[in-house]
Amino acid sequence: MPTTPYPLLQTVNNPADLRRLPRTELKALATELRSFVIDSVAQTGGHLSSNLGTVELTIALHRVFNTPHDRLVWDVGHQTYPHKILTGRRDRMSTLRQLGGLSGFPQRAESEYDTFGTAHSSTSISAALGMALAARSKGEDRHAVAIIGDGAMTAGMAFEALNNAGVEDCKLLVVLNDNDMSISPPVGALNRYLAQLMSGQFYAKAKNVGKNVLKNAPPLLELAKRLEQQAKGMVVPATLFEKFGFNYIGPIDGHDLDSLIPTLENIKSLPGPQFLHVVTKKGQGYKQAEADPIAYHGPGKFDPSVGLVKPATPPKPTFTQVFGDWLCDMAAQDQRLVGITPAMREGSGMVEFHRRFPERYYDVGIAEQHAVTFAAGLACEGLKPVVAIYSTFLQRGYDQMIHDVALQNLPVVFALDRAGLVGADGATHAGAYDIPFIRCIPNMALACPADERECRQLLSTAFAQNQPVAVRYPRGAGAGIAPLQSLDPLPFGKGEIRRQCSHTATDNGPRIAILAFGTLLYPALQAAQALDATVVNMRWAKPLDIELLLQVAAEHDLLVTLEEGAVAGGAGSAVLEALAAAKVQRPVLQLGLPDVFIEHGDPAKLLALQGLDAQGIEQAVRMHFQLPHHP
Ligand SMILES: Cc1ncc(C[n+]2csc(CCOP(=O)(O)OP(=O)(O)O)c2C)c(N)n1
Ligand SMILES: CC(=O)[C@@H](O)[C@H](O)COP(=O)(O)O
Ligand SMILES: [Mg+2]
Repeated sequence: MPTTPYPLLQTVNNPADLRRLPRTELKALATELRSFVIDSVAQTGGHLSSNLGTVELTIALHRVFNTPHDRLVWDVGHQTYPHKILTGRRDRMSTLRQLGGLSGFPQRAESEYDTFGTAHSSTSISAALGMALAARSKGEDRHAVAIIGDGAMTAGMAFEALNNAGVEDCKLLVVLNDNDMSISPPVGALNRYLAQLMSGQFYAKAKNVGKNVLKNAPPLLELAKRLEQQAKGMVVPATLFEKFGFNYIGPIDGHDLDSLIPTLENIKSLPGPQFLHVVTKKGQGYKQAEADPIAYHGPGKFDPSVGLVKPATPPKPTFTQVFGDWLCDMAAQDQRLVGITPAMREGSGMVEFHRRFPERYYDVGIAEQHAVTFAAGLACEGLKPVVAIYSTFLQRGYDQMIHDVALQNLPVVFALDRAGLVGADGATHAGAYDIPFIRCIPNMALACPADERECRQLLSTAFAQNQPVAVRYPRGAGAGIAPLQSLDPLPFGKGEIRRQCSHTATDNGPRIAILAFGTLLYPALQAAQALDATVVNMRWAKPLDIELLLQVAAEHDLLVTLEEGAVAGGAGSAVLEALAAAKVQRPVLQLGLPDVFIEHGDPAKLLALQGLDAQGIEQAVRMHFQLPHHP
């Protein structure tokens, strides 16, 4: 727990306490809250720069709105640590993103103040509109407030919601938290538009309008009229948001409580959907984060007096780095390669590719649907697009993968990072479903590299195909099998026997074969030692290496399938389907992720809890097939 004294913060155990504080103490509260966030995240790791940007905004929202009766919906939700601290979870922040501890995102089960579970971006306006219209239909006097960042605003879903909300007379407020940053620098025309709003005469005058008008806080309708007149006086065309039917107010300083609080109080009683544009700084109040909001977007533990430091010994290369290196090497070899990221340049390992091949690099914003169909368009013209996308975020582009890529059999490579359990981000970010949801699509292929070397090789295999291929790999490092320098591929759709059980006749007990798909090959090899089992590195969830499967089935009595993905419909199911089609009957144990959401925690611990470490695999095999326990 941070040791820095927080005399004022200690007195705020819920928003009612906050609303009772003298207005003059709120700035001091903001200072303590910001300091607490820095000290706490320094000890646990987590999202920092976005949280530093919402300190004053959070205080103002809980001050003005009667939470939790009035609903706050935080988009993405990675910026809700101040919200969690002010809503009774200050003393649990030391458990952040740890097994059994606080989630890094809002969760309804965690607090009544977390009115909607978020983490995937751009859902807040839709959810808040639902809440606002529910209140209207039930005759409840309730506000719904969506707080959405400029990055999250680039997703199509946000505009679907604006389009719907703009014609509804309800108590909806959208607060755009504009810090001119996504994780990376923001991209696209919306960012340019917001910059115009902030840099042009409109902002300068609006700022004065804000100050002047708010000084004596005139009656609300008077305020509305005056804002209108003054806005007209500025000869400034209606903003995009007014075109959508919202009453647009701002931009105002999102760190200035003297602007935020009266503005929000005034907005509360204005009729119809309201849109408040606040300007904040990502990393506000911690100079290292202000200087490098990207590095401090999601840092690990650090000493706040020093800031982030490079580790003395470079950590093992991650699958992400293997991908980034491969992308650059393949781009150098093949001019047709183009790389696409939906706003995850750093997380997907594309910083170097962006630097070296800027004209072949596309960050399309938080727009996974668009990213996939954009890739299809590029492929139609003979280019070779590589879409770098987290498994969980590909869920946003699923129809596009089916309808625009697979159905037209276009050669798009999907580099699926964060496949399997991700750890600290928890259930919302788990890449648990890509094997089931990809293998059922005609023309799609899905490779499951077992280690860093195979990851590079299978990316080359995927790139060489004239059909869509996904390659899935986990967050972080793997077995540490160093990639080869070459870009040589592995054979398409082919696996290998990695270990042969030593006994052949069944008189020494049943002959067991473990069919591993991906990185669980290595715990499988460990378990196989104790079981004296064969281990097959299947490498491909689609197409299955049927020849190898049937050969192994013919030579073994019991089969085990193993994948870091949902068992339901996963690679194990593909094996069952193939055996049935070949009329081969064998007992099969399917190991993988169960039909439940798996919460945040240390990835290795989470896998062990699911029985997907060596010990768990061995125990599951012995239990299921009623084998004697190891002598
Ligand atoms: C659908 C989806 N795609 C990508 C992400 C990863 N992601 C998390 S935060 C973030 C940037 C959000 O930018 P913004 O909304 O401006 O919030 P800020 O961090 O600036 O406060 C991204 C891309 C996500 N959470 N959801
Ligand atoms: C909030 C969000 O969605 C991203 O910041 C995500 O947490 C990044 O995940 P990684 O840390 O695995 O890159
Ligand atoms: Mg932003």
